[in-house]
Amino acid sequence: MWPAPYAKGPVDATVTVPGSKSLTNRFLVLAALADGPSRLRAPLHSRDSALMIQALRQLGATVTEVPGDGDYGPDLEISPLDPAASSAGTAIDCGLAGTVMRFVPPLAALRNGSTVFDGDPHARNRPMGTIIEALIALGVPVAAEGGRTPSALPFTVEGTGEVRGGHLVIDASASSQFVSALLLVGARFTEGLHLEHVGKPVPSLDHISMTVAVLRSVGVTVDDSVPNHWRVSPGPIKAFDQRIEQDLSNAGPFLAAALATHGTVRIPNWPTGTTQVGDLWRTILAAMGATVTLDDGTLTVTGGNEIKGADFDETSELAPTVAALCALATGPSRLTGIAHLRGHETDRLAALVAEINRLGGDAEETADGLVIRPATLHGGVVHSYADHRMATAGAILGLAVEGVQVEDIATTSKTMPEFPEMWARMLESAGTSEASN
Ligand SMILES: O=C(O)C1=C[C@@H](OP(=O)(O)O)[C@@H](O)[C@H](O)C1
Ligand SMILES: C=C(OP(=O)(O)O)C(=O)O
Repeated sequence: MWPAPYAKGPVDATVTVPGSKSLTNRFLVLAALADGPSRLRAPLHSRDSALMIQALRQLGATVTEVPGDGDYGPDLEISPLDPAASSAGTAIDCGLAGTVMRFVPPLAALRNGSTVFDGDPHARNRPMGTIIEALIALGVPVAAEGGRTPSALPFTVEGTGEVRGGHLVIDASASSQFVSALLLVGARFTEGLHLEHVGKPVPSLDHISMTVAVLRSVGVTVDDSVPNHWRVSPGPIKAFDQRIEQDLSNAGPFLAAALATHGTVRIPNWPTGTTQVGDLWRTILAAMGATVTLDDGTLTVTGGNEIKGADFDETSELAPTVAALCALATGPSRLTGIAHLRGHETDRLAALVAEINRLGGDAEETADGLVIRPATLHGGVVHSYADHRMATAGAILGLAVEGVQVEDIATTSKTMPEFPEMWARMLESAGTSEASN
């Protein structure tokens, strides 16, 4: 149990955040497939990036830590794997990392040898069928125990050393990561890849834009001009030297603290022209009554006298942080376009409703999101369900509600192991008291 600090006054803090999970793990995959050694500057060091690094090492890449200039750990040098080299079978732990369980199986398909994939207990509930069916359609055997075709972890990919590629139709309505996973390796398929999505809309489209941008930055030709079609030309992935932007989604809880305490939080080095979904904080927080400015690369958010309720569509991985603020708002809010959050680290819609209501809140699930109405909250335990963003949502609620305790704050190590210390440092300006029961 972590006694969430209750803010006695407004925060006034400047915060820098560790590197982006989504960018770090994309560039790690590309470095493993590149035509020479690459370098990642200021990458994320967390459970999800460690799992990705370990997976790439097991597939034959070399990843070495070298001194860097980031605030949060060393840089990384990566020598690519040799797909043609035949190697012994290996078993990869995906933890609870969507980027590892979706991005690495197509990479294992390119290698000569068999690779077993498994993860945390809850990882076995996360949607995986689309990536499994895609690999089978590409001619790569994927099997579960007893030879049956799996629809989830665990399973074994029998890599053949090369994949022909070509036209592939998938249903990516459960996760954008199915699209990103196949695009990331598509240039290394003999005929490239023409990926087509058929089904309900693909969620988290910003993350696909990020994948396309990242691929183009390493010399891969991607045509995404037709909705639901992506064409990746076959060709080399250029080795690179890349600085990783800070994680704007993980900036969210700190920026939310400005609203929850009616204070000010500044984040320097806010990237310009980013593909990170977290850039949406600028509009989301303004809609909730904050004053938001971006001057000389520093984002400054100052909370108003009240948090305004508002309606938001497609907030993707930002939704738990948004929901925590909505629970503190003076008017009703509606979050739509996030049905697929039921397949995230936990069923986030159910978890948010249960935990907000446990504190006396008024939240309700809809078919594709949440309705959250104003209520007077009281202290209590916020369960985290092994979900880093549920834990940080609990921390946000605890700023404004005395007596909140968050169960398993250490689960923030998925993408931000430094969270408890960073939170305490941010709050030094505000004065705090801790929940005692
Ligand atoms: O590709 C990525 O890095 C991610 C894509 C999104 O997944 P979904 O499309 O499953 O929401 C996002 O929620 C996740 O946190 C990271
Ligand atoms: C959905 C998330 O993670 P993952 O990359 O494991 O899908 C998330 O970080 O909010």
